[in-house]
Amino acid sequence: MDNDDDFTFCQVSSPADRDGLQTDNLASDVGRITIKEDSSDASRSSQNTGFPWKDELPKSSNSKKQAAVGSLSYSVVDTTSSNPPGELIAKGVSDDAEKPVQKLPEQKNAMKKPTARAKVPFEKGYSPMDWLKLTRSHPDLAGLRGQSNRRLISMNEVKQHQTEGQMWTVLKGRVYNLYPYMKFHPGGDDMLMKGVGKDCTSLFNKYHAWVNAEFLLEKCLVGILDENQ
Ligand code: HEM
Repeated sequence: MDNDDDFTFCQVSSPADRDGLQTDNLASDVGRITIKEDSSDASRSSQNTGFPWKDELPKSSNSKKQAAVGSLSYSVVDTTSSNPPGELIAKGVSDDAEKPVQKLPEQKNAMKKPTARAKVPFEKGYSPMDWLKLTRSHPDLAGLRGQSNRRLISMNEVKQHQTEGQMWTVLKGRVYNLYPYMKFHPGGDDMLMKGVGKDCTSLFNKYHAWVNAEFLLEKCLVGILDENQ
């Protein structure tokens, strides 16, 4: 199968590289937090619902929090002076403890609304699973009638195949007959029609560069584009 070498890569940076995070600093700041077990305060736990931070302290006390899990009640005390809450984390990521931490431009854009996807509901019998079944059972989806699918095909010949049964396109240097796939295309047949008779690689990449077309259209391969003509 063509997709045997289809891998996804991701870059994993070393912990020290990530957002300039200074793990040593963090460790020293965390070291200044103390968790004290306070069994004399256990009566508090019976009043809450078992959700530790539901038991809010008065607003004035922002460096000490108390909570209870089961029979254990505990206090978390921030001993790093009278800084406002959140300062502890900010210190950990900043190289210079004096400077306030500023938001990076990428962080501001992180909440951008995603563009709406234009997926079309499948007609009964045209799901991706149905397409898979068809590609496994149909003897000649490409319409080759015994011809080789390694043949070199000119762009001119591609343009001539825009009729029912033969709707050719070029995708990444290969020529496919899109006709059998039309009703199975999740973006709709009207969208797929935009690629017929031409090289649809840039349109394809614009909408879904991640789609494995070599696998999906394996049985629709008609030939290889002849770049010299
Ligand atoms: C030529 C072979 C093509 C194949 C094999 C193919 C395949 C697919 C597949 C598998 C999906 C579903 C993607 C997903 O679930 O994430 C999809 C969606 C879609 N396709 Fe295609 N496509 C092709 C060409 C095109 C072309 C030429 C266009 C535009 C002119 C197009 C427009 C779309 C759109 C708008 C969607 C729905 C939006 C989305 O899923 O994000 N496709 N296509």
